[in-house]
Amino acid sequence: MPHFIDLGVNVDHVATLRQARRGQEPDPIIAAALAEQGGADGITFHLREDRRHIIDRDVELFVKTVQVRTNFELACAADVLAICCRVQPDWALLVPESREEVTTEGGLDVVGDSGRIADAIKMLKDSGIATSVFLDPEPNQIEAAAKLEIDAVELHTGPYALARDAAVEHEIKRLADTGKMIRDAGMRLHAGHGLNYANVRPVAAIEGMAELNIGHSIVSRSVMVGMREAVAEMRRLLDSVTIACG
Ligand SMILES: CC(=O)[C@@H](O)[C@H](O)COP(=O)(O)O
Ligand SMILES: NCC(=O)COP(=O)(O)O
Repeated sequence: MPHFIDLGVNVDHVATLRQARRGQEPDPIIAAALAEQGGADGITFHLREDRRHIIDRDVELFVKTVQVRTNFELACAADVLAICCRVQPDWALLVPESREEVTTEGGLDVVGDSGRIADAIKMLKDSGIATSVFLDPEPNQIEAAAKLEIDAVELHTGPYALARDAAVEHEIKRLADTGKMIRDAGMRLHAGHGLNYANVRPVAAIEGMAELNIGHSIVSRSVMVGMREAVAEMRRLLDSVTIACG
């Protein structure tokens, strides 16, 4: 029986549109419910330190209203960690963060910052939350993550999404090779960042890919066709890959 890839829908950029006027619409809570109706297996949201899109009120409501898995993205920052442990999402994904960045620019440096990351992981695990870290497809980072006793690694697909011509195959091989390391270490293989309707298939076809977290491209498509349909289109795409791969 082929494993159908879990689709995590990141609704951050519904909140970006709301925050453009500091108002109440569009509401990411409603977007999450529509994403579920479209076939999302999880809802992902990133409570950044600068609250540029998702705000504290949103995370309080996501955990009370989302019927599928909740995936709380956060930096290793004390205040956001405390909020995450209090609201109790199903999953927490640790990501690097800087105020100057337009979006996430790279993976966590587990090799260079293992102490702070391990402390954050312990806090989250002690709260009963499944843990994951966002990493570049670098073998040394995967090896370091395997020592953290976490549940998953989410591979950063940004370099793949930006690659052109011969570089595309190179980036897919990086993802496939480090993906095997992640699975061999007994962790779930996740991936995300910059994935869209045109580039997602080769990543979905990577052996053992358990979950893809996709946000900006789905939210962009939802502006034209609605959230439920935008998610359903991505769902159909992923399922077609699973069926083709058998
Ligand atoms: C880690 C990642 O790639 C995204 O999940 C993250 O949320 C991107 O940050 P923005 O949503 O602020 O673009
Ligand atoms: N962790 C990746 C994610 O949640 C969505 O990233 P993007 O599709 O908005 O680039």
